Amino acid sequence: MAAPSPTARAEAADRLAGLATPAGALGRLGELGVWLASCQGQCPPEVPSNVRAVIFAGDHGVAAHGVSAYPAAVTPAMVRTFAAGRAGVSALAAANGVSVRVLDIAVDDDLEGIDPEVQHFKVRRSSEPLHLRNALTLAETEQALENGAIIAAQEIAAGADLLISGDMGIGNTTPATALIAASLGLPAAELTGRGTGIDDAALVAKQELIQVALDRVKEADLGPVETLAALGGADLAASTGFMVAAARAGVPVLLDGVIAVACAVMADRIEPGAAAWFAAGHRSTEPAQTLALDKLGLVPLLDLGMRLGEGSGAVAAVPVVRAAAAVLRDVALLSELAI
Ligand SMILES: Cc1cc2ncn([C@H]3O[C@H](COP(=O)(O)O)[C@@H](O)[C@H]3O)c2cc1C
Ligand SMILES: O=C(O)c1cccnc1
Repeated sequence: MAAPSPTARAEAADRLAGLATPAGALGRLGELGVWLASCQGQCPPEVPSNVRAVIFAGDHGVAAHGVSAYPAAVTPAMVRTFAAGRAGVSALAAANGVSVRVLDIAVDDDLEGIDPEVQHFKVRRSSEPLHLRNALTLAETEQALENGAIIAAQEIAAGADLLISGDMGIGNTTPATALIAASLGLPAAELTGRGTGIDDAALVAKQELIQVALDRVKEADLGPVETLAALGGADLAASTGFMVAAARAGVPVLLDGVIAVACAVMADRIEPGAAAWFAAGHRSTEPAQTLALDKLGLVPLLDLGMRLGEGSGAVAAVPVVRAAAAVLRDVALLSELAI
């Protein structure tokens, strides 16, 4: 897989160093502009004008085992809310000129009456409880990965210059944490967070459940696709396939919270080097997200204390990405000044 352009990166780093600002004064905004230039293969970079978010919705068998503060029935209700443009991410996206598309990958409901396009990529109803058995078969995992790749190709064909993967699925912080724990070789106790806001007792039970899932497969020495089958879910596999395909096509991805970052870790395991095409939008309150971002070498642009998912943290960071491009493009060079 091709890396972002080293030539454009070098040119952008030179331009940044030559801007009419004190050296380093643009801080991480400058670095972000350099990254964008390398992804676009041009300096200065263009300001992203066709930012597209896809929400991968799916239920998880673990939701019936006390890991979430909310019932699984919220998932289909929220899918309808995205379709109506009334979710948290919908408002952020409207404010920032980002398109949102919701897709039912594994919702445990037939969503009667919904636009058939929403269900075109459905793999199954819910994924299995990962502490008891594999979340998916390998065939389902491959199908979900392939669906994600097709979805990315559609968004890119529609002109996407920056992609965002959002999530919706009660219980999904559990498989996301399990995927990160398995990939980083860390125990559940170091990674597990409160998700939608579970209390202390439920947090301990969630941690134990994730550890049971990790122990269930620990002897198997699983590759990334097998890990997604064992500990992930169809929605997470589709999001992973989406990110792999974006990286392969050379389209940058802005990451959200623990679910998107878990998928980014899996994408980088499937396609080593994929993470060079990813930037982190927002720091989640979930410990697993911070540990996974450290592993990927990414530092979030925003830290607003959000813990929503839906792609919200990435969508909220879009103005920062646009600003980074504008600064590198529009600021005069020190050499142009009459000093
Ligand atoms: C109304 C509502 C809207 C949401 N939007 C995103 N999530 C987020 O919270 C859930 C993950 O947390 P946990 O693992 O604790 O269930 C997912 O549905 C995720 O998308 C929501 C959750 C709720 C309740
Ligand atoms: O980090 C996240 O993305 C997150 C946290 C809590 C609930 N849903 C998502």
